[in-house]
Amino acid sequence: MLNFDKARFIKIQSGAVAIADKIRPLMREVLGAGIERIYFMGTGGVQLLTFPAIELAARYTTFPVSACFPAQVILDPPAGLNEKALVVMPSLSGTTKESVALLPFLKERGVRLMTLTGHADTPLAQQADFTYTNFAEDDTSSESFYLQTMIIVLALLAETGKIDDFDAVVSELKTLPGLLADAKAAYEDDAAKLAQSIKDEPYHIFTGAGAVWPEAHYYGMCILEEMQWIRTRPVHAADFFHGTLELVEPGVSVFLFKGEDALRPLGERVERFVHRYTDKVWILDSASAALPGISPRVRSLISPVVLATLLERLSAHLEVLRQHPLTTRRYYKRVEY
Ligand SMILES: N[C@@H]1[C@@H](O)[C@H](O)[C@@H](COP(=O)(O)O)O[C@@H]1O
Repeated sequence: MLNFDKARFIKIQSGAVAIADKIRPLMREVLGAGIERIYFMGTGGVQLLTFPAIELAARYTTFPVSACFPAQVILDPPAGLNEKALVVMPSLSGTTKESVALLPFLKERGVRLMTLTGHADTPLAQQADFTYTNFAEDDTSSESFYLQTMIIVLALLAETGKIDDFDAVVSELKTLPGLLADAKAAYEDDAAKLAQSIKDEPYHIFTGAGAVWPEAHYYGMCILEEMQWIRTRPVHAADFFHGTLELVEPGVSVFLFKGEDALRPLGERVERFVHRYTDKVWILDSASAALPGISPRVRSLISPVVLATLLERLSAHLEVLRQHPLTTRRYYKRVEY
């Protein structure tokens, strides 16, 4: 595989799943201390990676689990942001300024803060009530944060009696890192071909529904826009028919992500439509990954993890073919804003 270190990948994703060993007692403790709601507050793309976990919570419980933009919270905080709230703040760098700016604000209000970072020697890791650090980089952080936030919500559901298979799910997840590496290897040739096909494409529509919708949004915004400077339009598959469909015509590129949860039919509806009007339809389907030993129940949860893993292969080829390193930025954390 091009520019891929299998041992490093497996170590990082195993480190993400290992949060399971710590999170049940922690969740028990915070619930016992009177926590009545959870907010995920990541800045930018990392927050998108929490959305499948938030949807998972909504499917099983009325316990409030929601998402807020840190930069918005400072200006206009939600009513429940007080000592009954737990804020979970993911940040790979641990230094993103909008998130760091929230720290004193949360402290003043007596909010409990749990951070998930890639580096222990950072403000977000050091100034939290609880922290979990799992080293990752841009090429591995998506799966890592999807898995960690999903396990946090599974722990909430388990500790509030909404699910009884936490241990069974976690034991399947522990096998996942190696399976994901195999899925990358199986996808490598297709990734190289897809990169060749789209390398000069100036614009893509990205769509999907359910747990894979945030990945469509993330891949468009954080990889193609930020790291390749390619224009994208992420749109939820349910909204596709309420505006964006009018832009589809021969030559327009549409990426459709398909997952394995109950919302798969929304993606299939887009699929039936776009094939009629453009020749450039690229479908990424988590169901195409083999993942031996993973149950349908767990597969439905990890569809975005699988797609992130396959898409990293596409990015690896794109940066080489386009001679545009994924690390090049004009403005992001380079100029003042
Ligand atoms: N496109 C990037 C994301 O990929 C990143 O997640 C986010 C926050 O960075 P961090 O996770 O370091 O807080 O910044 C930008 O939005």
